[in-house]
Amino acid sequence: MSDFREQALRYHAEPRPGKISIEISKPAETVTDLALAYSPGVAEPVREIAADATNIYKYTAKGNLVAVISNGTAILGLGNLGHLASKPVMEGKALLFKRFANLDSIDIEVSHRTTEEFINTVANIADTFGGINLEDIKAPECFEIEQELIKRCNIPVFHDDQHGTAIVTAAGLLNALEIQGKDISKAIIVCMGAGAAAIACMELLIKCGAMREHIYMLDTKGVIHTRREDLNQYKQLFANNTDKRTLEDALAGADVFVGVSGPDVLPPEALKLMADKPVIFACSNPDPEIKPELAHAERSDLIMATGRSDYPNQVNNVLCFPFIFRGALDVRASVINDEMKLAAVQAIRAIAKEPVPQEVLQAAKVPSLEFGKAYIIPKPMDPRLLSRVARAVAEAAVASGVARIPMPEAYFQP
Ligand SMILES: NC(=O)C1=CN([C@@H]2O[C@H](COP(=O)(O)OP(=O)(O)OC[C@H]3O[C@@H](n4cnc5c(N)ncnc54)[C@H](OP(=O)(O)O)[C@@H]3O)[C@@H](O)[C@H]2O)C=CC1
Ligand SMILES: CC(=O)C(=O)O
Ligand SMILES: [Mg+2]
Repeated sequence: MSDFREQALRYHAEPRPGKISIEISKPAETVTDLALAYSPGVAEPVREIAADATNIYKYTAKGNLVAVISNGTAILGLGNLGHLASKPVMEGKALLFKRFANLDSIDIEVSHRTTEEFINTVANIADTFGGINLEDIKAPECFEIEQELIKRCNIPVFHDDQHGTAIVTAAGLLNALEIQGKDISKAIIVCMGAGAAAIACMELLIKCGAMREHIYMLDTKGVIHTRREDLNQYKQLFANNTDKRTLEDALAGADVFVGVSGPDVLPPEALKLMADKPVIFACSNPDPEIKPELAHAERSDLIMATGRSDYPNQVNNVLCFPFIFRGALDVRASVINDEMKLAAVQAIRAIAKEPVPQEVLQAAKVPSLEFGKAYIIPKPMDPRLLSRVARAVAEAAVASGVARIPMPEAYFQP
């Protein structure tokens, strides 16, 4: 067994299995404590909530609680390995919610037969939570699942692989293009993958100024074009009226490659086909579409990012989901809308252009970081993500009319 594999397995197994636990938040030592916590005291908040459901936020943990829910059909780039195998990833998301945004989070892995059964399962338990983060659910089912749950739930429902990924990709790409001296409205973009992450990333890039007709999307059968008859309704939105058919055809003269597909699908020599100063986001996890060392060996003028923590430029939804939920829950937003997503993009982007605090350099184990080709996007452990992204999101929720309470006082304290 490799050292790293052994280390990763031991990390998950010891000293106790898993990565999260539940802690109690009130005294529970004496007879008086128990009389308050349980019978008879617990009857009082029960009566208050029965009389007015919004009291649930006052007397229970709901308002700070996010469910991370998966069926294991698209676990990272590892594929459909079933709901049980997705549990380490979902516990990992819960760990990140707590570590970066102090949100309590619990993972729920659902076994189901039909899409409707999954939707009903989630809809029936949704009221317990402040928000629902859907994770690693494959396309195209993920689109219907999210849309239906948004309709049926009274709390934010957010498919992280779609929108978390899209927000971070947009923030990173806008910065990378700025460094390369390119304009997104003129950029030719190749998107490898046509699933949850791909469709959402490209839709958000279009909202940020990219041109739909400049996007070449590929699935396992090659370029998605108007003469294909095997496209689902989501892929059809990206059917390009083009003669390009292969990855190499699409890469010729392209400015950007966004990989949200699978490992090692971008041959290093194909990078030569791209325009000057290209941007390569190889975001498949754990193994990117191309290894950074191979890409850098092929060309010196590119900007390279992956989804991993162990290379520079980590384009990963961890830079978004803890903070977008923090902002949404802090103003009790009913949904996470486009205004909130675009506010998150701009807030994440801006942090990368500012001097990096010493504690971030220490956590990243690097002597310095400065906005440029090897630092296009903040590090996940940057504490400014919490204060700045959550605030921008909460303000956007209030301004767009989906907040159910005003900005909390804490946001106005120095
Ligand atoms: N860095 C990050 O933050 C994130 C990265 N990702 C990564 O993106 C990838 C996709 O995730 P997600 O969208 O949720 O999964 P989905 O299952 O929804 O979509 C996968 C897509 O990738 C396509 N694909 C798979 N293999 C290839 C290949 N060899 N060539 C071309 N296309 C291929 C599939 O094609 P077809 O439609 O033909 O089956 C499908 O369109 C994963 O590797 C995941 O780790 C996802 C979310 C966040
Ligand atoms: C990062 C992530 O959510 C994924 O790769 O699926
Ligand atoms: Mg995921």
